[in-house]
Amino acid sequence: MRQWTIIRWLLSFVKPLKGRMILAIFLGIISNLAVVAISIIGLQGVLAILSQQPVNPQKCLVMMVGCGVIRGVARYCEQYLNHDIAFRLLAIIRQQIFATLRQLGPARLAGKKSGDLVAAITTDVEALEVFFAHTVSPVFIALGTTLVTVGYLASYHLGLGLLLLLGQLIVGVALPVLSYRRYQTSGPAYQKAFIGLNQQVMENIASLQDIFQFGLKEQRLAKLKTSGQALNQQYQQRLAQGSGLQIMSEGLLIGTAGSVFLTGTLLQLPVATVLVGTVLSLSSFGSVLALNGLGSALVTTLASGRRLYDLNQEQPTVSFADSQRVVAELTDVELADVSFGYEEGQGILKDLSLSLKRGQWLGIGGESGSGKSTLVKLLMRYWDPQGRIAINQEPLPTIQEASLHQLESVMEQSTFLFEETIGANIRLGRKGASQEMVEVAAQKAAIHQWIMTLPEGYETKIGGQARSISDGERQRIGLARLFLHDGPLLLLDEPTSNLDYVNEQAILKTLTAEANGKTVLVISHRETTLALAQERVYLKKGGVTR
Ligand SMILES: Nc1ncnc2c1ncn2[C@@H]1O[C@H](COP(=O)(O)OP(=O)(O)OP(=O)(O)O)[C@@H](O)[C@H]1O
Repeated sequence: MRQWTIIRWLLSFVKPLKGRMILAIFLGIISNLAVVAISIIGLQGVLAILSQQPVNPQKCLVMMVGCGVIRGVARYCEQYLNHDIAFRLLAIIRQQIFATLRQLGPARLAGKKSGDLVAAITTDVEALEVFFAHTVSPVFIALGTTLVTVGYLASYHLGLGLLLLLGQLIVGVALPVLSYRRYQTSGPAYQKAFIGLNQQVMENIASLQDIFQFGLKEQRLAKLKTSGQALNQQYQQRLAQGSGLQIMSEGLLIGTAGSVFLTGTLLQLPVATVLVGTVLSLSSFGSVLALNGLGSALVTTLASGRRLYDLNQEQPTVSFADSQRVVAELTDVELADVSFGYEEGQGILKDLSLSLKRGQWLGIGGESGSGKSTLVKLLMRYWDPQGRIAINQEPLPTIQEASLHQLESVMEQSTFLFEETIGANIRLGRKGASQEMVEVAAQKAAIHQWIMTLPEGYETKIGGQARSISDGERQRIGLARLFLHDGPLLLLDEPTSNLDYVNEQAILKTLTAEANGKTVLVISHRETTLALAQERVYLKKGGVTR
């Protein structure tokens, strides 16, 4: 039943492109019928000659060539339309996935199954191309073509028509269902072996330095070989299944044509009827043979569809729908008896109470894994904990999303850089900031001088595939972004962890100067950074020490 839910969900995307899809199906049927028509016209010509009726061979030839041309044009247009539909649908689905992600918020990306998410957005969406371009319309094209060809033969003789229908049903329905069942067991094993090998390759590339340093070459090669062999074995099995299916389908085609011929002969039907039935059987299987690979394709596609469907069904951890309060000025932040765990009974934070007045610095230190970064995420409202977090006495869940983003300038442990210029990356802190504002922010973050040494200065591309930069430079770009954003509440999660002593001091100096009047919550393992705070709190697993 679950498969049908997923198929229905996938088909719901087709609605806006219904017109194109119907046209593609119509053209597909025309293109298949044109092939059948070529042999039927030829046969009718031969029959006319044999029965010494007047026949115009040129006319026959022109009609056959005409059908060939129709076949070519219709097939081209059908393929074009189907792929056009498929790629438009993929774009629509991608938009839907991003809309879902937007709703789920960053909590989803910070969650445990964020790896699945990347697969869902990239490979799973791509995998649906098979469903939209090579599954939906071919099924209807086969249905339409079968109805016309069987109907045509039934107009000569009902029994022969039903024989042809039986052959086409076995090839177009029974075999794909059978192969779908088989691939349901072998498909996931193949997929697992395929992903396993890919992961090995990626891991080997990423760990090249360790492989050389620790002399792991032989060990890694042996592992790679085992994974390669596992995939090869699965591939061979898949190939054998595919070839077996192909042979069965072709055999059924010939079997159907033979049965039609024999039945017609045994029933002493007119020669024309027997020959039309036989030729039709031989030439009309194209559309159902095209459904040959449906079983295996559906297993992979439905697995991808299932992951995307599940993602689409996920509910956000928090909702801002009823959050209407706008907080412009910050007076205080308060946490009262806050307890939180990512899973039931986990207890990362327990009964934590803190208070921060305007302009105050609060330093948070403590052992690794004690929940320091979690605290920042709770202040950003990724999750709603037990207890109360309030800004200006307004409980966090009542504050408007945009207002919260405006209030809080956040710098997490790693700054994400978009594949953009340095200027554009800093400008993310404030839309429409002038070049001068960007440069002032960069100066405050002690990165301006370094940027000016680059040949293209602020126009230098960084992030993604572009120029790579050091962790310290990345962190300082993050700080420049933060200074530009200029929110009254600074949430700094390890702002100096990637900096050397000199740069740490430079940044701390500007932070102190810039944070004049701002309320700051700073997390750090470094006492030199925490020393700036008027009050310090040290978290330990399951508790607090001051
Ligand atoms: N999204 C998540 N899902 C489940 N557990 C998580 C998640 N994020 C963090 N954790 C776990 O929660 C605990 C607290 O993590 P957190 O990052 O808040 O610690 P931290 O004090 O900031 O550590 P560090 O000083 O090493 O950065 C850790 O045990 C961590 O593994």
